[in-house]
Amino acid sequence: MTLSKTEKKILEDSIRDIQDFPKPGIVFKDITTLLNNKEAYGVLMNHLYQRYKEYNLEYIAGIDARGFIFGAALAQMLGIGFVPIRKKGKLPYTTISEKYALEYGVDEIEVHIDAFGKQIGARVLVIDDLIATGGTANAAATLVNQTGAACIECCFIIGLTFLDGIKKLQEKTDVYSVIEVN
Ligand SMILES: O=P(O)(O)OC[C@H]1O[C@H](OP(=O)(O)OP(=O)(O)O)[C@H](O)[C@@H]1O
Ligand SMILES: Nc1ncnc2[nH]cnc12
Repeated sequence: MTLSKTEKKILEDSIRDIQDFPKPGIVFKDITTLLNNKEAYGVLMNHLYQRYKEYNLEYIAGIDARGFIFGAALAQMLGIGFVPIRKKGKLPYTTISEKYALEYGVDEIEVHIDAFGKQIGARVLVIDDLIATGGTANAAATLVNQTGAACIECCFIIGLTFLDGIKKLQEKTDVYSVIEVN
């Protein structure tokens, strides 16, 4: 299920570039202008649903914070569970955690140890708004696999290709970006 040229343009036009945020030299991809555009948000969610409806997924794991917006909506459309992968210190039950570096700093994410149920190898899609260095998604895929579940693919709305994050992540799992930006 590929995006038509018109759909791709609707999505690309809906994402705003903010120069020097949150630090000088970073061109920040602002997806709030995609979310408040019902046509673009609709095109995106329909595309994701069409792609993943045949994957036999059991959970969507969304990365804090913007991965929650797309992940929770997609899980509901697919009729499966949603699992939040959160920044350190936010989850109340027992967690496992992973540190990582990103384009503008270092951070740590965690997941509940029992988030994907008891069954070994539960099929999980990891989703986030954007991949830059790939540090965050790499840590998320590691966490999913450490719980005993299986990260089937990492999905991003925007893939920044100039940082090689996609290439590195592909050594670990399948990767899909709806839009690629140089
Ligand atoms: O590929 P990477 O270099 O790891 O960068 C990508 C991550 O950076 C952004 O989140 P951020 O850490 O800024 O957190 P936020 O969603 O809380 O703003 C983005 O939403 C991804 O999660
Ligand atoms: N350039 C960027 N825009 C938005 N989110 C990001 N996360 C890491 N790099 C980013």
